[in-house]
Amino acid sequence: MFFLEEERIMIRHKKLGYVVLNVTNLDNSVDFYENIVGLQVVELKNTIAFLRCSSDHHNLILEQAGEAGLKRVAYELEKEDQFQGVFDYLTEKGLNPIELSAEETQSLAQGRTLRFKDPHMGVTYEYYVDMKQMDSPFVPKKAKITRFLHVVYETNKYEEMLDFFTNTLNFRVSDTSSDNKESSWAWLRAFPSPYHHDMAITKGAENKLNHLAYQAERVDDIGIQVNKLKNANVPILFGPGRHRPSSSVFLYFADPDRITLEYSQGMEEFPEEGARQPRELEPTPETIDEWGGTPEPDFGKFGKLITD
Ligand SMILES: CC(C)c1ccc(C(=O)O)c(O)c1O
Ligand SMILES: [Fe+2]
Repeated sequence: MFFLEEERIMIRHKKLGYVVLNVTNLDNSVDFYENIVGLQVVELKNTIAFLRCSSDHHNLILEQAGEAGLKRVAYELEKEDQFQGVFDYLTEKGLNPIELSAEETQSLAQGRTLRFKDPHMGVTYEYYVDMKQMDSPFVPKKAKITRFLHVVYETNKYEEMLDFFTNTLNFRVSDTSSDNKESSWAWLRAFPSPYHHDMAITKGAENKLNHLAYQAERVDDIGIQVNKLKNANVPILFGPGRHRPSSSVFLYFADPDRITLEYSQGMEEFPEEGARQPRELEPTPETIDEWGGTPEPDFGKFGKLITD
């Protein structure tokens, strides 16, 4: 019997590296992401700021703009020698990737870098290798964050996005939840990155950013952050609570442009081989928060996608 080898999807992700956010007041947002979220400023140019929460040159780029929103999402590939194969694969898939010039990658302190748009929501994605590693270790603030963890979208192209990320970009579904009417959730990981989700989608009326999440080291960091937010009059949008899908303890709050941010502690991790099967979780409020909380109206409300 002759079997066609199932098409091997090329892309192997090291991690979700960073996002680029358009912000309406760069000074305010730099101060907020440094002193409230806990990142460290690496480089400040007149309209752009690079911040980190690891040894990377950046895990967040903030750009001064007229309107706030999510401009780009960047994943690091597992190995530098995979870059050309991924570029060729994305080209074969009709995604028209472009490779940045040496001058552009140098200004980003990255190695080879490509960009393309997802065909359903029009978000710009970036695959890169060899980001500059900083000489000094990242020093977390009192509430310790350890990594940039995930991006969550609301989308009216739910099925298309689920298909695209799993069958074209080699993401794996960790869990789903759906009432088979208007509410559906899918949590996906960028294979073989181990975290329960680097990206999640929820069915909605429009295409927008729901929130960005940072990993907190300990549950204490969630508690410390609650008091830091209260003392700074930063709106808490949901939590503390516990998510059933990833088992993480969570806390959501608003950034200066009212974009929802999350601290997440204790997220489930998956092995590359022999990972558990995805679960279809009950579409109940307890799946979202086992502690019985409910989000504020502004939770996930502001998050324009910059697709031009
Ligand atoms: C988008 C929602 C509220 C959500 C649900 C579950 C998890 C998780 O299991 O980690 C999240 O991180 C979420 O943001
Ligand atoms: Fe989240």
